[in-house]
Amino acid sequence: MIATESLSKRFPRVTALDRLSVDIGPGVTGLVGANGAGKSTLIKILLGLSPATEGRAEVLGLDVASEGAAIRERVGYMPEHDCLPPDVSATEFVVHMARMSGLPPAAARERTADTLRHVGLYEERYRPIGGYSTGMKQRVKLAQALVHDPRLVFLDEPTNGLDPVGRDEMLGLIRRVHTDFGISVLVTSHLLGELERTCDHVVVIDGGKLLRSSSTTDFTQTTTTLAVEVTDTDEHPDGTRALREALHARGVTVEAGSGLPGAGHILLLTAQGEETYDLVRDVVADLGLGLVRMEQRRHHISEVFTEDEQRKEAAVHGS
Ligand SMILES: Nc1ncnc2c1ncn2[C@@H]1O[C@H](COP(=O)(O)OP(=O)(O)OP(=O)(O)O)[C@@H](O)[C@H]1O
Repeated sequence: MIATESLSKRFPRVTALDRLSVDIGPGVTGLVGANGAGKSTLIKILLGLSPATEGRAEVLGLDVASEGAAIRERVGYMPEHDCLPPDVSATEFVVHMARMSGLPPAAARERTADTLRHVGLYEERYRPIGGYSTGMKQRVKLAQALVHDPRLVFLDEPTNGLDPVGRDEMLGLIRRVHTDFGISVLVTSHLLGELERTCDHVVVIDGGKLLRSSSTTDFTQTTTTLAVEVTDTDEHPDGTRALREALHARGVTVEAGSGLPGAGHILLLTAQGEETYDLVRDVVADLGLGLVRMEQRRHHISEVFTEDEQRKEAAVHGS
């Protein structure tokens, strides 16, 4: 869907993109980075609205430097900042945008009604936008990006300014843009956590450079660490300790657990494939304990990001 090769954008005092090479396939992709990381700059280059200083990029196989108009016909764009006229209704505005994209009047009206219904704005569609809440305005911006039935949409910080409920609703809506209509999505955010639930793929940029590009499941890949929690019994008033000792006797290394400073009632151990599961289950049964849970520990994207940040900090401070 999108490919960039050594893409750079230099402003007189700042390098917004620095030799960025990335490939983005179909589905929902999150573009994550702190404020000023270069997300909006990349989107503007990909839409052919702003020329790159160096390098090249293609969107849907079209060259951003020479085929910007063709790209904008096929790609929807939801800008970051409020850009809506206050005096017109959502219907008037979205019909206007549909007409600008080349739809004939009847089709524009029909698509507008469908799209506004999809984003949950049907009831309020004839009221002037000036009286809308932030969440409603974000939905109008999303509707105008979708109205011409693009193959791909760029959504720049669509959850900005929303409360937690509004964020969740918007993220659900974004997911459905792909599942219901098959439209691929590139969505930017400075909040990593929200993209973990919404995106198939995550691209992290920082200071205009690519930090990481991988599928969300790779980011959150399960480790081989097993977390086990058991109940206590009369025979074993500290069930966790009993389990730890019994596992230790069978050669299983327990990394943390009851009896260790700072550890709770969870045992963490390294799984060596299926056998470890079976062994833990058998040992728990032999001891007569109740198994509360046994699960693989997962990494969250934020942990990965924090590790990257920490490495960067360490490099900056030379430690
Ligand atoms: N037209 C411009 N002239 C000069 N500098 C610019 C211009 N546009 C962006 N920049 C700078 O380029 C860098 C990247 O900006 P960009 O807007 O792409 O970041 P971003 O990741 O989208 O962050 P935000 O979410 O805060 O917009 C920033 O340092 C910004 O100040």
